[in-house]
Amino acid sequence: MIEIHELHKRFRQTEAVAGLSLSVPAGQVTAFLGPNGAGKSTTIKCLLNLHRPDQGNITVLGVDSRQLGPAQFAQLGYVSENMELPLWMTVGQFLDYCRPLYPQWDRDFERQLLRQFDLPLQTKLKDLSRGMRMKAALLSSLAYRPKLVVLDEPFSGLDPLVRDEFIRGLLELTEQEGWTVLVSSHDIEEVQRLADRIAIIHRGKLALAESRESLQARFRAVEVVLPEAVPVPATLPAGWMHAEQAGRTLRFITGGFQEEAALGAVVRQVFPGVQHPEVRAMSLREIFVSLARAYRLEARS
Ligand SMILES: Nc1ncnc2c1ncn2[C@@H]1O[C@H](COP(=O)(O)OP(=O)(O)OP(=O)(O)O)[C@@H](O)[C@H]1O
Repeated sequence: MIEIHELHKRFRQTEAVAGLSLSVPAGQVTAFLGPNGAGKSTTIKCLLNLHRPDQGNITVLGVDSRQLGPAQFAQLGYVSENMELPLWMTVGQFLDYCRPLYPQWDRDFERQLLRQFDLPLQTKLKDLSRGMRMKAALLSSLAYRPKLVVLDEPFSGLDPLVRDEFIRGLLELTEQEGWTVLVSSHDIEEVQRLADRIAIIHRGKLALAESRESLQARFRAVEVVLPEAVPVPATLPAGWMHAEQAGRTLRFITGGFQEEAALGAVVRQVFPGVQHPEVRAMSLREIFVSLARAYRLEARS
């Protein structure tokens, strides 16, 4: 659905995107994660032709992003946290305004979304809470049943309850409609329930892109109790991250886990005499934090 190849975008001194390549497959929800300033919004704006790339190519719905026209925008829903809405309009007026812009606008689906989002038709957008306004924006971008939905930090500023409702609504809809969704965030907790795939951007480059399942399958937190006489070698196996020793206990994270027996064999090779290491699965948030730490350490070295 989206193919980004070697994208570069610079704003004066700032290299916002520095050679990013990413595929967003059809029918899946891809979470686009990265710390503040990593280049998520810039990438999204480039793919929607709101920014012109300095270098690289992007294909969206089979078309070069620089050639996107009404036919593609009619199949594309975009909601961003900074979206400007006509605040003087009521929800009803806003929908009346949007409807004619999209030939395939679905009135029944609009009504379903209105009920689902519990939006008051008579209230002016300026009098809605931030969360309700985001829901109105989302409704206006979904009611024409786009094939591709791009959400740029849609949850920021929403309180936990509204965020939860919003995510639940979106989850139901993406399952029901089989949409392709790209959703950016700097917090994995916000998107982990939604995402089939995780893509992480760091300093304008893609650091990782894979299915949520495979990411969670290959990461483990490991704890080893060392026998008294066994020293900790100066260098540990390459895949062991963030090794920390407290007394005789050594903790580390591995991103290359396959099975406990194989990991146990490597641990015993490094630390002869060690019994079974304690191996624990990690939450996506823990994985994200340990990766972010690793990227930061890498950038410093
Ligand atoms: N229009 C602009 N003019 C100048 N610098 C910009 C502009 N847009 C983005 N930048 C800079 O480019 C870098 C990447 O910004 P971007 O908004 O893409 O990051 P982000 O990952 O979306 O961050 P956040 O999570 O904080 O929204 C930042 O250093 C930002 O200050």
